[in-house]
Amino acid sequence: MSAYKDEDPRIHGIKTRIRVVPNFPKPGIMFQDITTLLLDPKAFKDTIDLFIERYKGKNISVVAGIEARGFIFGPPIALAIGAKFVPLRKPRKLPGEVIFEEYTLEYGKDRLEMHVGAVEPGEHALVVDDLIATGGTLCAAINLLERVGAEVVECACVIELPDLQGRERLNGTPLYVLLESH
Ligand SMILES: O=P(O)(O)OC[C@H]1O[C@H](OP(=O)(O)OP(=O)(O)O)[C@H](O)[C@@H]1O
Ligand SMILES: Nc1ncnc2[nH]cnc12
Repeated sequence: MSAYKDEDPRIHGIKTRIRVVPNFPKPGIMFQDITTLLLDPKAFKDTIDLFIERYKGKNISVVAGIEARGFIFGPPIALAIGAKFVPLRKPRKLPGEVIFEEYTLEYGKDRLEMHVGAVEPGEHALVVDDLIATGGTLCAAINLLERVGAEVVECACVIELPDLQGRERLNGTPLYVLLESH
């Protein structure tokens, strides 16, 4: 599912604000830089509004945002839909007891951690990040939430790199994106 297929007029403006940087952080990677989107308040607001319109009234109690760029998009969505925000962090950042999942990236290896007790069994969760590439990060996030008994209603990203087929690693969890980049 993706907003660009509905041809929402706001999508074009959002897409033009994302800078593509070749060979960052490694040769061969076309880096999708969302910091340029944040410089345009209209395009940034349109991005957040598209997610709010989709998730308002859907009984979501938790928005889980993935460090670092999911921390930019997740909190305004959580506030607007009346959900709590739970940060899923890189190793050794959270001070309390954590559970963790390891995963591989388009350009390396990493681990996501979540505070024990932040999410209760039976809660309905939305996972938010800026981008899905191989899907390893979102898969780790889904696993963390499901291990504590939450239901992941959907994952939401601004950008999908469909050539990397990350969507197929989500084991049937729905994914909603605003735009694709090839
Ligand atoms: O679908 P995947 O192949 O798992 O890749 C997607 C992830 O990669 C990027 O984060 P990155 O790990 O570069 O961390 P950062 O946001 O801290 O820069 C991006 O923000 C996603 O979280
Ligand atoms: N091509 C890419 N651009 C930005 N973030 C990424 N994370 C993984 N692949 C990426």
